[in-house]
Amino acid sequence: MAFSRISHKGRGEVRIYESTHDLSTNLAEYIAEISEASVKERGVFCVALSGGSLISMMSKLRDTPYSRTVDWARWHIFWTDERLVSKSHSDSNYKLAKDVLFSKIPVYPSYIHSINVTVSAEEAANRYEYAIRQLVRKGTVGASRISDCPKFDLILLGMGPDGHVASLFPLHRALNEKNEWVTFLTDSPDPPSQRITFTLPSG
Ligand SMILES: O=C(O)[C@H](O)[C@@H](O)[C@H](O)[C@H](O)COP(=O)(O)O
Repeated sequence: MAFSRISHKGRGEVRIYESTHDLSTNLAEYIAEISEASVKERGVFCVALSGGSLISMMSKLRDTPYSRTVDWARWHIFWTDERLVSKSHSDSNYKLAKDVLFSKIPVYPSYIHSINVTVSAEEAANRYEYAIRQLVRKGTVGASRISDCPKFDLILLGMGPDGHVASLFPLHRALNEKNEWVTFLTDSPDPPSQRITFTLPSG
């Protein structure tokens, strides 16, 4: 499968695939490899998802060999960002991942760490950060060695046409948040306006 690889002096690499088919095939393989390595090293795999087309690109994980070989019972699923809409709304990142993936694979319901969307955006962000802090304390989610930030085994992010990742939009005040791990927006440039999002790492 042809792809171009661009390395960045030990800071990771960019892989460019010729088709979405090639990209999704390689994405499934990549996720399965990281899941296996994380389970071997830490006993769990903590993955944070966003929204957009990325989630449907993960659909190959439902098929063989992954349906049989991935240790789904060790997966903890998080969201980098969520829109404050009901969990059955078409804008919900939770619904997107549920429909495409975790309604079809045997993950533990209690390991699906979704956002409470029945409270204000600020409260939802506070509660999500609190939940993650508990899981860092228990050692389920790893912690950075240079700061107290959580260190997920894998964070999967799409990028919007304006360059936004998660719900971190260019020039938005959420980009300057240095203390909170999770913050909220009530004025997202893209609808829906109310969202919560992971912040940028401080360390
Ligand atoms: O909440 C959002 O603003 C979007 O879901 C965002 O997080 C998404 O990842 C990008 O917009 C890329 O989306 P596409 O992959 O569909 O282009």
